[in-house]
Amino acid sequence: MSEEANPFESLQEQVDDAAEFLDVRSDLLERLKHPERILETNLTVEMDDGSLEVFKAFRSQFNGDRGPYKGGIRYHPGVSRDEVKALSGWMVYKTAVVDIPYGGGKGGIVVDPREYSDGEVERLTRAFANELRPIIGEDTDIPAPDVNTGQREMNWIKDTYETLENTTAPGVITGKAPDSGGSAGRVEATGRSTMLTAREAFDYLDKDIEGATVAVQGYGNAGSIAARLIEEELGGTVVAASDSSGAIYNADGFDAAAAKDYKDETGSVTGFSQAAEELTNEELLTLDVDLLIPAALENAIDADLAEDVQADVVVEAANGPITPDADDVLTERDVEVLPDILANAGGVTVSYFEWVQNRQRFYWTEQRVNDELERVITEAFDALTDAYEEKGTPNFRTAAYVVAIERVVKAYQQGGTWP
Ligand SMILES: NC(=O)C1=CN([C@@H]2O[C@H](COP(=O)(O)OP(=O)(O)OC[C@H]3O[C@@H](n4cnc5c(N)ncnc54)[C@H](OP(=O)(O)O)[C@@H]3O)[C@@H](O)[C@H]2O)C=CC1
Ligand SMILES: O=C(O)CCC(=O)C(=O)O
Repeated sequence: MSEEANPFESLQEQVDDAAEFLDVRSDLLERLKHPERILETNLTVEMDDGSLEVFKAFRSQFNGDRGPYKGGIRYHPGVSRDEVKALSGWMVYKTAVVDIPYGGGKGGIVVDPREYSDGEVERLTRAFANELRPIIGEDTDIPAPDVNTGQREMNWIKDTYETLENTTAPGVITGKAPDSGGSAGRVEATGRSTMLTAREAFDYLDKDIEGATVAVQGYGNAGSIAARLIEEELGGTVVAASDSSGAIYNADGFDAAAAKDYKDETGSVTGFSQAAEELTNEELLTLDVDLLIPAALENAIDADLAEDVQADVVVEAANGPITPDADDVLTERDVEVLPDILANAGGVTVSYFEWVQNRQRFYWTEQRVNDELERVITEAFDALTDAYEEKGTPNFRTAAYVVAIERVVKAYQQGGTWP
């Protein structure tokens, strides 16, 4: 194993790599590599037994040149200041590559929510919402779900914000339940853009997705839905899936939706009856499959592991699953990587649709959401491949950053703050 990469340094390296193909002033480039501001706070929460516990929490507002800061809130013991900075920076380039009118932000609490009761998680979430209230808003910073958060937490944050502000402001947060102003299709959106990116990539690379074998690391919101949609809508064969407890494998494939149902019932994919064998996460990542989808956390594939990746195509559902050193190895080995800032952008894109619907108080059908999402992702894919061909970038990631950075710089210049 090589030393664990710092995700914030990875982000900065990705920006630098793209800058080589752009005419961007070095002082302006510096601006694109650092967050504008970060809230760091300690949340004091009452436990069920009456004791108090203190939790560290962050919100990073990286860049707002193209619109309000936008990005999820993560609950995980591995959350850190640098991780949140990186995740907020990736949001800037993600919203730019799909060309939706947002900047980038991200938040997180250092906590494993599974160790706490529902009541304790609710009080923790409301305490965070209380701290966030002065810096979020429908036109300023709009949080959303990420690892270990979902509709429930978004509804609590909306409720706390609206109570404190004495108003209704559903657009202050996205990823809500439909009855609280959530959008049809938001739960599936991240997996759907992963599926659409895989479809476009296989087509571009002249490969057949129908019957392609697929391995998915991480079987939560992003991974399980990507797996199911690739199976249902593209005819792919899901042969492996994993979570934090381990991985399952069946060379003949298994029912991706049934594997998720099993995980929901038992807490893990391991032990699923359609699995022929169990693997480690590392073994899953190095399976000889047509398509590998990392859908868990950062740094899943480092340079050492990249040497052993046998997949032809990797589509990143997770944020930052491949370190820059690993990227170099995969590029060298002709493994095609479709980057996170495109492949998982469905989540924030449908969050944007949710916000538009909230602002207009007019709600769309799921079909309309899915059609608009497909348009956004295919247009972004085309912009990325155009840049890849025109600029001759070494891989699709750098092409995506070229497209995104150009858009952020243009917005900054047009603001008149830079000649
Ligand atoms: N939700 C969204 O809308 C979006 C999410 N993303 C990104 O997608 C990724 C996954 O997020 P999401 O699906 O929402 O999160 P979830 O919490 O729903 O799922 C995360 C999954 O990853 C698994 N996991 C965690 N650690 C490991 C590990 N070391 N090895 C293997 N699996 C592991 C978890 O296992 P277990 O169940 O055992 O905990 C779980 O199955 C993140 O990078 C996130 O930032 C990107 C865009 C939008
Ligand atoms: O839906 C959103 O606003 C953001 C989702 C997110 O956090 C991400 O894309 O990483």
